[in-house]
Order: sequence, then C-alpha cells, then structure tokens
Amino acid sequence: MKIAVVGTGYVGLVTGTCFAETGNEVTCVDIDSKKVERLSNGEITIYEPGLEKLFLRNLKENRLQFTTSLEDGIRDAKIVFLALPTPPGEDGSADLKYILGVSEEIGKLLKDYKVLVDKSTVPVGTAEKVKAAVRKNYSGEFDVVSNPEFLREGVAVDDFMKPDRVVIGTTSERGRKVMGDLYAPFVRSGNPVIYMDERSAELTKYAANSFLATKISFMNEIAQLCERVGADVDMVRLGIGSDDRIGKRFLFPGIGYGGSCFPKDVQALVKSSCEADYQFRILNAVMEVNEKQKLHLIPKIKKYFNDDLKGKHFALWGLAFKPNTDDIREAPALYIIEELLAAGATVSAFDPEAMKNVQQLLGDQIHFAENQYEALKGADALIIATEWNEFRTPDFLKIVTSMKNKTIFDGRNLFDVSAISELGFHYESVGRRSISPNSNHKN
Ligand SMILES: NC(=O)C1=CN([C@@H]2O[C@H](COP(=O)(O)OP(=O)(O)OC[C@H]3O[C@@H](n4cnc5c(N)ncnc54)[C@H](O)[C@@H]3O)[C@@H](O)[C@H]2O)C=CC1
Ligand SMILES: O=C(O)[C@H]1O[C@H](OP(=O)(O)OP(=O)(O)OC[C@H]2O[C@@H](n3ccc(=O)[nH]c3=O)[C@H](O)[C@@H]2O)[C@H](O)[C@@H](O)[C@@H]1O
Repeated sequence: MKIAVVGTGYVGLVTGTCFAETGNEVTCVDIDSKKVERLSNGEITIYEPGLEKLFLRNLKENRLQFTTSLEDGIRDAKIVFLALPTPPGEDGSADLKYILGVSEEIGKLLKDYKVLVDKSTVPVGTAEKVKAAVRKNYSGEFDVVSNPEFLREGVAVDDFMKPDRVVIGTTSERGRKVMGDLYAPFVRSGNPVIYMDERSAELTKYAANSFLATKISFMNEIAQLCERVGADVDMVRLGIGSDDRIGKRFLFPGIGYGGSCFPKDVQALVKSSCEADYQFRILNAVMEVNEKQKLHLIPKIKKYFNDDLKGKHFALWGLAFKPNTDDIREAPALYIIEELLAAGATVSAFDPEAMKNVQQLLGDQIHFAENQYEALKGADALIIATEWNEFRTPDFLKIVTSMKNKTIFDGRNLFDVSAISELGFHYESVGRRSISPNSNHKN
C-alpha cells in the first residue's frame, strides 16, 4: 500500500520506517528541509535503538522516501498519516495549528479518495475539525480516522512492531477496511486491533497517558510518605505490584515524569475537561505532585550542605528525561541544573546520548564530561537523574578516588542501600532510608 506520513519527528519517522518494513511504500513529508536532506542521504535524525537498521534497509529498497513537498508526498498515497506536533498552547490545551493548517493544505491537493489519519495526540473532536478543514477546499470523498500512537521513546520500534494494541477510531466502513488492510500483518502476528468511534479513540490516548502519569505521581507520594514513616518504597512497590490488578510496571518512584508527552497530555486533558464543564480533580493533583517531585533532591542537597551551595561542585549523571533516548524535553535534570546554578554551584554532567542537545540549550553554563567518571573529578556530590544501564553497576573505587566527598543523591534509586552503606557513602535516594557515615564529609 502507498502511504504518506506528514511530520517526520519521533512518531513520523518510526511510523514511516515500520510501515515500510512491513512492505508498504512510504513517503515521509517534513517542512524542515535540512531534516529531509539528511534523511534522504541515509543519516538518521533521532537516536532510537533498532531504528537505523530498518531505516537504512528500507531506504535502500526504495520503500522509504523523504520530501518537503506535501503535494508530491501525498499524490499516490491511499493513507495520509498526520504525525505533526500538538504542543501546549498558552492555556495548556493542545495547539492544533499544525494539524489543521496541514489539513487545509491537503484539502487543496486532494483529487481522489484518501484516508487521513490522526496519529498525533489530539483532543476529542479533532477528527471532525480535520474533516471541516479539508472540506474548505475539497468536496469529494475522503475519511478521517483516529489512530493514536502508544509507542515509548527508547523502545519505539518494538512498541510499534509489537504493540499491546492498535486503536482505530472510525465510523466509516470504507475507512475501517483501508486501515484493516494496513494493519493486517500486525493482526496476523497476534496483536489486537480495537475498533471504536473517533471520539473514543481520541480520548483513549489521553486516558492512557494520564493514567500512567497518575500511577507515577501516586508512587511518588507513597515514596514521600515512606521517607517520613521509615518504610522502604522498593518493598512497598514489590508488595503491591505482585497484585495483578495493580501490575508491576510503572510503579517506579523518582524525580518526576518528564518527556514531550506526559506533562503536556495531562495538562491538555485537564483543559479539555474544563471546556466540557468538568473539573478533573485527580489530574490536577497528579500535575502538582510532579512539579514538586522534579525538585525532590534539591532540599536534601541544600540541607546536607547547610544551605550553602555557593562554590560547591556537582557531578550529574543523566540528562535525558529517561534512558535510551537523547530527548531532553521536560527532563528533570534540567530543573536540577537550574536550581544548582542559581544557588552558585557548578555542574559537570555526563549522559551517553543527550549531551549535544543540552549543550545547544545551555552552552558553557555547565561542563560536559567525556565519560561518567570524568564528570566526578573534584565533585562534592554526585547526583543521578537518569537510570541509564551503565550507571547501575559503576566502579565504586573509581567513584571514590575521583570525588572530593563520598556523597550521592540518587533520583532513580539505582543502588542497594545496604551495599552502598558498606562502601562508606552518604547516600540519599527516593522513598528509602538515607545513610550517612560521619567520617566522609569534607565541607
Ligand atoms: N514522541 C513520542 O514518543 C510520542 C508522540 N506522540 C504524539 O505524536 C505527535 C508528534 O510528536 P513527535 O513525533 O514527538 O514530534 P516531533 O516534534 O519529534 O516531530 C514533528 C515533526 O513535524 C514536522 N512539521 C512541523 N510542521 C510541519 C508541517 N507543516 N508540515 C510537515 N512537517 C511539519 C517537524 O519539522 C517535525 O519534524 C504529538 O502529537 C505527540 O504528542 C504520540 C506518541 C508517542
Ligand atoms: O504519548 C507519548 O508520547 C508516549 O508517552 C509515554 O512514553 P515516553 O514519554 O516515551 O516515556 P515513558 O517510558 O512512559 O516515561 C515517561 C516518564 O515517566 C517516568 N517514569 C516512568 C515509569 C515509572 O515507573 N516511573 C517514572 O518516573 C520516566 O522517567 C519518564 O520521565 C508513554 O509510555 C507512551 O505509551 C506514549 O505513547
């Protein structure tokens, strides 16, 4: 089948590449000519494990092409995916200017029946708005289908190729048939496809992200409580997670959820609820808890250094909002850096993939280390903000010899508290006991 994907970012590039991999002919359209040029020349534009191999294979086989021309991109396509940004507008609601702008343009170009698919995360009622935008310039037949995307960055290819479910929102029989043909290989591999109306599909996406964000904020509150009553959040997590009704996944406390989606999608659902005359109380609390949690380590650090961070030097492991991505959108590490710099401290950071992106944002405000151990040189404390695998079992001897103080503030609970206690560290994490040998603190 011939497919166009408009918007070649995280979702667009993964969608385009994976549909090419299942035998379709895909043209990806993007307004960013540099991106299109790089992709056309075989240079991948995002870090996503496993994607490059598929991208290069399908590019070579001519099943994957890139263009800046919407007209060329959609001409022969039967299905046109919209994988465009839906950033928060000033009031927190999803800004549909990209989606509706492109839909109007598509209306000017349509000559025959096509299925337009909202892959972006869009509020309830957007499929109808897209239809109206196309109708401004086109009176022929077309369908608009909602097919929200549930992939996670870092495991995007796997999530796309082996989804827990595919949601297809359409009330058109013709639209359903076209989408059914496209997803047939997925169904044959045993992945469920759930059909519903457009509005339910649109809400399903926000409900999924908001529910997951709620799980995280809930656990972060349990962690807060653990610290105050002397319980261990890891034990509580294991204790509740083994109940199938709760489930083991997404119960990890930390320094808050970040990324390009949870923060904006929870906010957008609260906003659309307001517009529907309903106050979504739980989600307001979820956002409030997350705002506080992002800076959970800061009061601990300040207390440890007697409220004086001036001239203190911190090593920071992890900049990306989560491991296996170079994405730094709403990354908790950035909020921590801001606080440390404002208090007069200096920072030396290391992240396996995200340093280039942070460098573009912060320039020389912090030092970017060659590796995780170089970041530790002369540090008064190490802060861990992202749970990259290589941080999980570090060489503690190297840590001790590089740092000024054996002090760790761990926002991702990477280390076993008892084991690290034996190594003589001052160690504070999230929702677990702090340990503090008296001898190692050189202020
Ligand atoms: N990043 C993720 O993990 C997921 C994102 N989503 C949703 O998917 C949508 C897209 O997100 P991302 O891929 O992360 O965004 P992104 O920012 O990585 O990519 C968007 C792309 O659209 C292009 N673009 C902007 N205006 C355009 C236009 N007029 N014509 C053609 N291209 C244009 C941009 O140049 C960019 O390459 C959002 O609604 C997001 O909420 C959904 C699931 C997962
Ligand atoms: O709509 C989207 O864009 C996507 O948003 C999330 O995916 P993503 O943002 O890539 O990352 P997650 O793995 O969900 O993590 C989000 C944030 O939650 C945090 N998190 C996650 C799990 C956990 O137990 N605890 C926790 O603090 C992570 O550190 C990260 O900051 C969803 O998991 C995807 O299903 C969805 O498609």
